[in-house]
Order: sequence, then structure tokens, then C-alpha cells
Amino acid sequence: MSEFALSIRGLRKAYASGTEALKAVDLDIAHGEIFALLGPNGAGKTTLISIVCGLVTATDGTVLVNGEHWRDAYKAARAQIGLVPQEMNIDVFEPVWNTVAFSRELFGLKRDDAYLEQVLKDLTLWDKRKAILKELSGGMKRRVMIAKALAHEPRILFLDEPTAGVDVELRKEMWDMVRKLKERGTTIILTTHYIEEAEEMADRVGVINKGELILVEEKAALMKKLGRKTLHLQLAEPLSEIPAALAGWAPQLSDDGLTLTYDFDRHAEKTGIPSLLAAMRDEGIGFKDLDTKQSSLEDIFVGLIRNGNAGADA
Ligand SMILES: Nc1ncnc2c1ncn2[C@@H]1O[C@H](COP(=O)(O)OP(=O)(O)OP(=O)(O)O)[C@@H](O)[C@H]1O
Repeated sequence: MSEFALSIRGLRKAYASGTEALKAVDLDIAHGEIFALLGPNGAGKTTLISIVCGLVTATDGTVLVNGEHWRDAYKAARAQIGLVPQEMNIDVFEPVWNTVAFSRELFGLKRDDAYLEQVLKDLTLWDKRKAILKELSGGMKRRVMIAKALAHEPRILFLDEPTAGVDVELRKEMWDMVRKLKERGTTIILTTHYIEEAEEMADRVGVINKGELILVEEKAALMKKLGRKTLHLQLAEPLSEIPAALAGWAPQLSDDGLTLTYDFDRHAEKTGIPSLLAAMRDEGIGFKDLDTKQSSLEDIFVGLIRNGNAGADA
């Protein structure tokens, strides 16, 4: 096994239209990790996946798939990748089993019914193996897409927006499945708009914006490093407006006037909390309770994109 499951260097893509979809992206993916690529619409996520999977030609750069050059050793490299694209690419008149078995054949692999049975069982599709695809629910069809992508035993699985337009229950089911795949040693790279998805599952998070990978970080470290906190104060009496004496802290008042919130940087030398509480005391504003909450990955992400190219140290 090579050092990385995937090693991307200087990857660029300029479409004929002139759009620079990727600008010299460098990225290493470790074996067995779940990497979430986050980015707004048009950031370049699908382009990145499509290039790695050989569906789109790069303008410049290289990709090594478990050490194999993705062009010079295309077959060996591609055989290690499973792709679940955004759009369904299945023949809806075929039964589940045939769809999955055919996908394995396409890679020239020996028939292995026991392996396919295991894949279908893992994806709770075994009972549906004889069902025609068009008779299945949307969630089941998505699972068939995953089974199809796993049919040739890839080490790396790309999931392009796996839960777009899917209800909450199905999304959770999908997350459980992805975790199960990780336990089996599969490396997973997923793109998503849903921060919650990255927060829930990823070991590392990459943020891509306008073709640039503006941040790659362990999820836990990212949340710690960039995280801000919010102080919530439950007031003893409702306020009709924020008193001028507190304006310097720019607190927010809830609609019912009973909760005051204040965002602060948890790493700042002075959080501003003691002085805010002192100013409240001077104003005669009492509170019954207080707590602080860590900002979510969503807050961090929105902040990063808003700042354009902030980077982790911003
Ligand atoms: N075939 C193409 N020809 C020209 N431009 C393209 C093509 N495919 C994508 N683009 C452009 O490249 C940029 C990146 O698109 P891409 O689909 O990779 O983004 P994305 O992050 O996957 O977006 P989304 O989240 O909406 O799927 C966009 O500006 C898009 O309009």
C-alpha cells in the first residue's frame, strides 16, 4: 500500500468556456479516512471528483490513486475507485442483482456472488435483489447506486452529494452505511452542502470555494481552532431594547426580550464577558441563568466563505 489512498498535486481545470473550475489543488487523503469536501454551488467539487475518476480531463496536475498514476496506469488506478455520482445512472428496468453484477463485470473481475451478496446485505438490499429498479423507493435506488459502486471492490469510494434532497431519516441511514463502510476499511470522500453531514461523519474537512481549496483540517481541530462561542443570558425581566450602555458588545435580544446573546472569540485574551456582566449590573439588568455554546461547523463554514479566502489562521 502506498503512503496515501489519494494524492493530488497541482490539479487545474479550465473549461473551454473559460471557467477556472479548479486552481492548482493539492490534497492527500489517508487510507481509511472519511474526508468531506464542503463548498457552495459551483465551487468545483464535482469537477474534482470527475477528474480523479477519469470522466473529465484535467488542464494540469497529477493524481496518484494508492500510488498508481491516474493516467499512465489508468486501469489500475480506476479499479480502486468507486463512484456514486449525483445523478442516477442506472437502468430502471433491470433487477437490482443484475445491475450490481454487471457493474463488476465491467471491471473485468471474476464473478463473486458471495461478495455481492454481502454488499447487498450490508446495504439492506438483499431482499430486493430480484426487484426491478423502478419499483424501488428513492432511498433504495440510492443504495443500489452505492452497491453498484462497490461491486468491483474499490478501496476508495466517492460519494457526490449522497444525501441531496433526501429526508432526515434516510440521511441518517446513509450516514450509518458510510460508517459501516469505513469500518470495513474503505476510504470515503464525500461532497456535501450539508454542514451537518460533515460534522457528523468526517474525520477531516476540506473547504473549496471558487476552485481553491481554502482549508483542510481535522474536523475536531477545525472546530476548536475557528470556533467562536456564544453566551446566552436568561434575563430576570424582559428588555424592550438593548440599552445604549451595552451597545459596545453588540449583543442580540430575543423577540420576547428575555434572552440576550453575545458572540465572543474563545481564544481572545479578553472575551469581553466580565465587562459585559459588569455593565449589565451597572444598568440594573439582572439575569437568572447563563450558558455558553460552541459555534457549529456551519458557523465556521459560513464565516470562511464570506471572508473569501480566510484560511485557518484568520
Ligand atoms: N462542462 C462544463 N463546462 C463549462 N463549465 C463547467 C462545466 N462543468 C462545470 N462547470 C463550471 O465549473 C465550476 C465548478 O463546477 P462544479 O460542478 O465542479 O461545482 P460543484 O462544487 O460541484 O457545484 P454543485 O455543488 O452545484 O454541484 C462552475 O462554475 C461550473 O459552472
